This record gives sequence, structure tokens and C-alpha cells, in this order.
Amino acid sequence: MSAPAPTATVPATNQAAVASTGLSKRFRHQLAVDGIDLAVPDGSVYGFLGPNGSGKTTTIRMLLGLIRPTAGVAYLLGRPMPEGGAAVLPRVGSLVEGPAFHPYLSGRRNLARLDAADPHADRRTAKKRIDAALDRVGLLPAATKTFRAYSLGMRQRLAIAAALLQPRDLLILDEPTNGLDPQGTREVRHLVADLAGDGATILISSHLLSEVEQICSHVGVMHAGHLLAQGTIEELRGRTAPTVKIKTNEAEQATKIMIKLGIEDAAIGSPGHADHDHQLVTGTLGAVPAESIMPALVSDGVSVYGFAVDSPSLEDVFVELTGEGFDVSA
Ligand SMILES: Nc1ncnc2c1ncn2[C@@H]1O[C@H](COP(=O)(O)OP(=O)(O)OP(=O)(O)O)[C@@H](O)[C@H]1O
Repeated sequence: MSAPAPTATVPATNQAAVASTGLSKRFRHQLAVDGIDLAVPDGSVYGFLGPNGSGKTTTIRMLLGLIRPTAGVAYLLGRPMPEGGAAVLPRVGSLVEGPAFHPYLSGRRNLARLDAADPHADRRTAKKRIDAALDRVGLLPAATKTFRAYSLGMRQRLAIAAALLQPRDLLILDEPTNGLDPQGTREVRHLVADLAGDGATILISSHLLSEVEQICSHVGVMHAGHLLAQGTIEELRGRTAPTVKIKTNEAEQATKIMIKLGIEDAAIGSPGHADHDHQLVTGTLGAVPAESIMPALVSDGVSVYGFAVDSPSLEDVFVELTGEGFDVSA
């Protein structure tokens, strides 16, 4: 039996937890977001990766219906935004620029204030939900401490607790580790990984490659308002061919053999890349099977002291996509 044809009002793209088609935003003369087609699969942890100013926050604001796109459509949980907001936003927890917390109130009292301001919140269950949210982010023991006594990591975890006051199918977190010290960063990353284990879809923006590599199943790469690529981390890594590295003291001969095998860019590395007895020959593996290299070298009398195939990192992929380096620091 063939699958039912999608109806005209339900494009296939909106089956994902978050989707967009041709989503664009222009601020005066600047196209901050340029026709992006997002697809955040249900249950994924999607890292929305890009350097500062690449358009991540603007996109997130459009997704949440906080600003209107100049062109294109965004869907949250299958509903177009902002029109579908009333129906879906109660199922979406978000952290964009963070809620304003009162410094002299405790974490628990701060959440109670935010909950009281939420028209969808059931007053009768408030106490239970607030403590469950504090517990979820590990702040129950600090529930009565004033907000100003919280560390940076605790403050950010409280902001995430605010997004968890209701059961959520989708969490959208804009740079949740931005501005945190290393300890706070670790706390928030652990929390995001824990939340992913609960089954909600998470869209998390970050300008840190290492962070996305550590906690995300999927990634979308933003650069100057364009979504350059998206997919699982493995799919993205698969776009760039692995590199082969040979340690030998017959480098010229090895290079010739590798070029003959089809590794066209095989070349002798700089002396710093090997020890003083050997040289390093590197090349892009491409379609050449890795297992064919050693036999070819050995049968031509080349002694091989080291052989490695390096899979590309997300950084290699980013550099290939943009032609630029990336801030990989944590
Ligand atoms: N309200 C606005 N008015 C004018 N320009 C804006 C506005 N908001 C964002 N921009 C511009 O749009 C571009 C994209 O900004 P955006 O904040 O979406 O990027 P980002 O990837 O989230 O980076 P960051 O992490 O620095 O916030 C930037 O050049 C920014 O200056």
C-alpha cells in the first residue's frame, strides 16, 4: 500500500519537531537569515552551530514566534508560527536571553513568580511542579538560597528549570553555556545530556564545536545567515574524506606509490610532523580502500613504521564548508 499523499496544508517538512522552509529575516540592509530549511527530527538533540552573528538567535526568535520572518515559514511541533503558537507553545520550553530573576528571592520563589505569570499553569499543582523542576536541574538542595547567592551555573540551571515548569515535548535553548565559567559550563552540559535522556527533542544553539560534538546527535551549520549543512554528526563527518598518514624513511617512494594508487594529493609532511628518523606522508583517502595501501608499499620495498587513517572532525567539516577556521575552545 502506498503512503497517503500529504495534503496541501501539511507539507512533509512540518512532521519534524522543528522545521522551516525558506526562512529569512532582513534587518534594514542586512539579511541576517537567508532562506533556511531546518529539519530537527523528533527526539534529536540538534546542535545549531555557528559563529557569533551567524543568525542563530534571529532564527530561534522566528521559530518561537517572537519576531516575524521577512519570508518563509517556521513550524514548531507541526504548527506554523506564530499562528500556531497558542496551541504548541505550552509544549515548548525555551531559554532565549533568560528570564529576569529577582536577586533577593530564593530560587523556589523566583520559579513561583514565573509560574504564577503563566496563564497555562495549574495553580493547584504549582508547588509540586516547581519542586520537580528544581529537582530536575539539581537545585532542590539550594531551593531556599537567594538567587544572588547562586553561582553562574546554578543561575543558568534555574533558567532551564523555568523552562521545565510544564511537561515539554521540545526544548529550545539559545547558547545556554554562554558566559559561564568552566564549572558552570560542565553543569549545564550534563543537564542538557540528562534532559535528552528524558525523550524531549532539544534544539540548542552554540558557537562551540566541541560542545555540539559532545552533546548533540544532529547538527545544523550556520554561517553568515545560511544553513550550510545539517544531518547527524556522522553524516556531516561523512562529507569529508578521511586522511591517511604513513610514517616511513622512504617518503619519496611512498608518495609516488600512493599517487599511483589514486591518492592524488599524497605529499611529504613538514619535518615537525614526524620524529627525526622518519618522515610523514599524508593524503586524502577518497575512494581508495585503506587496506590496499600497506600491501602496495610493502611489495615495492617501502618500510612502513606507522600507518593511520584519521576520520575528519566536525572542525574539518566546518573548515571545508566555510573555508574558515572555527573557535573550537570550550
Ligand atoms: N534587532 C536587530 N536589528 C538589527 N540587526 C540585528 C538585530 N538582531 C540581530 N541583528 C543582526 O543579525 C545578525 C545575526 O545576529 P544573531 O544574533 O541572530 O546571530 P547569532 O548567530 O545568534 O550570534 P550571537 O551568538 O552573537 O547572538 C548579526 O549581524 C546581528 O547584528
